[in-house]
Amino acid sequence: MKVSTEQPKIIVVGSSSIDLVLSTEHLPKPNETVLAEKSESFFGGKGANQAVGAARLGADVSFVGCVGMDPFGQQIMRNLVDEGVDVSYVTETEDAATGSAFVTSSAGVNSIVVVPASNYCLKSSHVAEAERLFSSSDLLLIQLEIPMETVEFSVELARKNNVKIGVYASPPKKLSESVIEASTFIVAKSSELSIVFGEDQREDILRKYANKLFVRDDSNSTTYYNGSEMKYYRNDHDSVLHKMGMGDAFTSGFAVALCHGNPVDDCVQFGNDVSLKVTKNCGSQSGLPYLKDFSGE
Ligand SMILES: OC[C@H]1O[C@H](O)[C@H](O)[C@@H]1O
Repeated sequence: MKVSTEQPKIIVVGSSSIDLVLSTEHLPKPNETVLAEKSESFFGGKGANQAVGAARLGADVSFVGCVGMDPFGQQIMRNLVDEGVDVSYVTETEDAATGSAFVTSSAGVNSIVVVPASNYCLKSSHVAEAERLFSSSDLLLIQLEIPMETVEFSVELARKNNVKIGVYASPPKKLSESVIEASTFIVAKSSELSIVFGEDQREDILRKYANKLFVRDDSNSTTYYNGSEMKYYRNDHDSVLHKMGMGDAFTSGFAVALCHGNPVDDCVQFGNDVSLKVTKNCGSQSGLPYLKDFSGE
């Protein structure tokens, strides 16, 4: 990836949470009780993961989010500050506890239950308070763990301010035509395309959103249509410890590469490289790589 002299300025509007990860021999079936080998907690949430991911890759990042007035909320704020993320527009709410995610992980496969809690208290009015960030930023990153109304408001604010927009369509919800149209790029999981776009044919959807839609699957591969052919990028992932947070890592890597003015193919390749690295360490955030980790690659 080429790195320009200008430091990218990125706003992330999204979720933050504490992830409780249980490692088990196999994932529990319905009505089954299994014993966990260990339980660990990590910082997570798709928004915070992408904010930390972009900051570690050298971007100047501001996070717009909402935490509860509890110890978890305080820990999340402190962690973001330690990671160099600006938290001036993180709201602390009395109306809900800090968001959390309960993850069962076995042999690199996981199932996740997210409790949105404070993340669903992030309203358009909070984003409106952060309007000054939009006029001075290169790119907005947004995911779908916050209310859809807030997503749509943020995208519109970014569009008005000529800020590039990257949407990670996860967890999957149907995107409105205006969000799709305004987006510079959209990242979605292959298995969730029909929910996000309301259509069934993967190839037709890819062709319709040439150079805009980047489809990921579990093998850390990314496919997109460049207007004349399908492009497919795949990284080897022989020693994957877990697969949690790969989409967030890809999205932050792609976004930073794009802000540095790289061609789309290089952005995809860099996103895949970032995504592969996050699988080598525990947690979806703690294992995110730094720019220096790519020197010499
Ligand atoms: O994308 C990974 C994230 O999804 C869930 O929201 C967890 O918080 C985890 O950190």
